[in-house]
Amino acid sequence: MSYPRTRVKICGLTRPQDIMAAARAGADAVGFVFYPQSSRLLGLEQARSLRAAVPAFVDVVALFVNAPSQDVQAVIDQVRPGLLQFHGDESPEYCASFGHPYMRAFRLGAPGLDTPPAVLSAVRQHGAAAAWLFDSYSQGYGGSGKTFDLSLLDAVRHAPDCRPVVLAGGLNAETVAASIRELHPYAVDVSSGVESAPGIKSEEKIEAFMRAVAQGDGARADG
Ligand SMILES: O=C(O)c1ccccc1NCC(=O)[C@H](O)[C@H](O)COP(=O)(O)O
Repeated sequence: MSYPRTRVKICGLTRPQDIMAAARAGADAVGFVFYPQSSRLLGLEQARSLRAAVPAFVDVVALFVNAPSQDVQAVIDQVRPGLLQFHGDESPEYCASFGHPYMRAFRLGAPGLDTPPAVLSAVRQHGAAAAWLFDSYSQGYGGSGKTFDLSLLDAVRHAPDCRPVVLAGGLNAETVAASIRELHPYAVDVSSGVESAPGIKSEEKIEAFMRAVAQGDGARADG
């Protein structure tokens, strides 16, 4: 399936000025990280305040790694994200238990996610997800700035029951256009590649990334 343009999620925001920079540049969604070990972690009050800075028509994605259900529910109730993102080893039952739209992330290259058939088998358990996000495998679960071998998606991308594919992992303004041309994803997701420091986004890097996404889409339209 081809899409008219590649949607963009910018993840790991911690400052209102970075939310406005992402919105001005045309990002479709901003990610709030609630993983305690992340350098981009938001507390509930900080997240509520940031949520208020998000303009209309920009979605908020709340990101968790194997979190207690009550922590997820508290964020749903108090931050009001449009989408949840589960980035650990969460079961389909756990992900669906909140009755809230969610993305399930798969960290490719991890044990059990290191061949195309294994990846296809894993994602098929999450047919209820609003999208499948594919990231690189890192000890810190995500936000690593590392890429993965796109050929690991060879079985998924041709599956008739494929959910929208979100490409993540080490993307930046220099690499994203080629990745779009190669994979034609539904969306791309970036964190490190638009930062000047962990959790501190660079307006210049955000703008360069969005221009590169448009270049990738332009090349895609040209076939
Ligand atoms: O961003 C984090 O700190 C993080 C920590 C733990 C799990 C996931 C995390 N981020 C998830 C994302 O969706 C990132 O945007 C994705 O991993 C890509 O990050 P990057 O390679 O830095 O662009």
